[in-house]
Amino acid sequence: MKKVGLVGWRGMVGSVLMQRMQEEKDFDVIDPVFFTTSQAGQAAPNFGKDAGTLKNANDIAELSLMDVIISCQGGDYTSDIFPKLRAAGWDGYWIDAASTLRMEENAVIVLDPVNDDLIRASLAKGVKNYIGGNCTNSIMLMGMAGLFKAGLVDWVSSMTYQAASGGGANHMRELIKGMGVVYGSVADELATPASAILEIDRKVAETIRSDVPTEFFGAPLAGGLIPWIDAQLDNGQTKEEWKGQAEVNKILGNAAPIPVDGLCVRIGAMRCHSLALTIKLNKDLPLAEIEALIQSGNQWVKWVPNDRAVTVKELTPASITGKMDIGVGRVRKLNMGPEYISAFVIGDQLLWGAAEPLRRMLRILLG
Ligand SMILES: NC(=O)C1=CN([C@@H]2O[C@H](COP(=O)(O)OP(=O)(O)OC[C@H]3O[C@@H](n4cnc5c(N)ncnc54)[C@H](OP(=O)(O)O)[C@@H]3O)[C@@H](O)[C@H]2O)C=CC1
Ligand SMILES: N[C@@H](CC(=O)OP(=O)(O)O)C(=O)O
Repeated sequence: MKKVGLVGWRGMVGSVLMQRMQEEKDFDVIDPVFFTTSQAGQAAPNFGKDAGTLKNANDIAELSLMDVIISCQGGDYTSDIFPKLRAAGWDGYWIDAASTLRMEENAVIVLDPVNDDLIRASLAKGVKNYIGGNCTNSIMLMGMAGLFKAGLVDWVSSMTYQAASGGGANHMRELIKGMGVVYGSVADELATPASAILEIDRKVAETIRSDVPTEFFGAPLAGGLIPWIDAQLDNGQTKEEWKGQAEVNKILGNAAPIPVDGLCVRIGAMRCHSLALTIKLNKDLPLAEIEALIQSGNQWVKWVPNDRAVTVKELTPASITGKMDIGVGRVRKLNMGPEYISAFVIGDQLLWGAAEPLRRMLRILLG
C-alpha cells in the first residue's frame, strides 16, 4: 500500500477531506501517516485505521518517506516546505489545496470531471505536482463543463457571491456572531408586532456600522456584503478575479485563452459559492440544446429548470450546502443577442471547491 502523508488534516478544508475520504473508504487502500506543525508526538486520528502518532510536518526526512503527500495546510507551509522537500531529492506525488504552485509549469490544476485527459497525460509525462483549483473556478467549471467540452464558449462574465468559509473558520464564526449582534440590537422590537419598522431599520443600520465584528473580514458582512476578495492588483482586478481566467484556461489546457472576468463579492452565506454568469456562445443554438449540453456535463450537475418555485427551493445555499451537487439554473437567452445566455451556478466550496478534487486525484494515482 502507498504511504500517504496527510498535512493539514484537522483544519477546515482538511476536516472535510477526512470526512469524504472516510465516506469513500479511501483509508482502506492507503497507509496513512498524519503530520502536524503543532502537535507532533500526540496520537494520530483513527479514521478506521490505527496510524500511530502524529509526525512533525516540518521534518523533511520524515516527509521524504511518503509516496504521496496531500497538504491542506495552506500556502505558507507549501512555500516553505515543498522546495526543501524537492531539493532533498523527494520524488513523490504532491497534492495540495493551496494556490502557491497552481500556475507553475510543472504543476497541474486538478478537476478530473473536467480535465481527466490532461491529468492522465501529465502523469504519463512524469508530472508530480497536482494542485486543487480555486473554489469559485472549480464550481463554475463543474457547472458549465458541458458547454466548455463542446467548444461553445467565446467568453464568460462571472459575477460571484462567495461564502464566508472561503476565508476560513474564523470568518465563518465572525459572520454568525455578526448575525447575532444584529438580531440582539432589535430583539425587543421584533417581539412587539406594533413596533415601527423604520426605528428597527435605524437601529440595525447603526449596529451594522458600529457593533458587528470586523476583525477577520475587515468590514461588516452580516446584513451586508463586501465587493472585494483577496489582494489588489495593479490592473484593478482583485487576485480572486485574476484567478478566473488564469486558472480556468490552465485547467482546460487551452492554448488560446478564453476570456473570463467579472467581480468577486463576499456575501453572508456559510459555505456555498455562487456565480451569476453571462456567457457568449460562438453559435446561436436552440435553448433546449444548450440545456441538454449543460445537463450532460457530468453526473454532479443538478439541473434546476428556469421556474420560480423550483429555483427558490433548489438553487440556494440552503439546498446545496453539504452536498456534492453543483446546482445550475436560471439558464435563458439574454436581450444582448441569441448567442448570449445567463446561468446561475452554485456549489459547496469546501467539497468540489477544495477537498473533493484532492481525494479524487489520490484515487487516480492509486489506479
Ligand atoms: N478555506 C477555503 O475555502 C479554501 C482553502 N484552501 C487552502 O487550504 C488552506 C487551509 O485552509 P483552512 O482549512 O481553511 O485552514 P485552517 O486554518 O482551518 O487550518 C490550517 C491549520 O491550522 C492549524 N490549526 C491551529 N489551530 C487549529 C484548530 N483549533 N483547529 C484546526 N486546525 C488548527 C492546523 O495545523 P496543525 O495541525 O499543523 O496545527 C490546520 O491544519 C488555505 O490556506 C488555502 O491554501 C483551498 C481552497 C479553499
Ligand atoms: N479565496 C477563496 C478561497 C480560497 O482559499 O481560494 P484559493 O484556494 O484560490 O486561495 C475565497 O475566499 O472564497
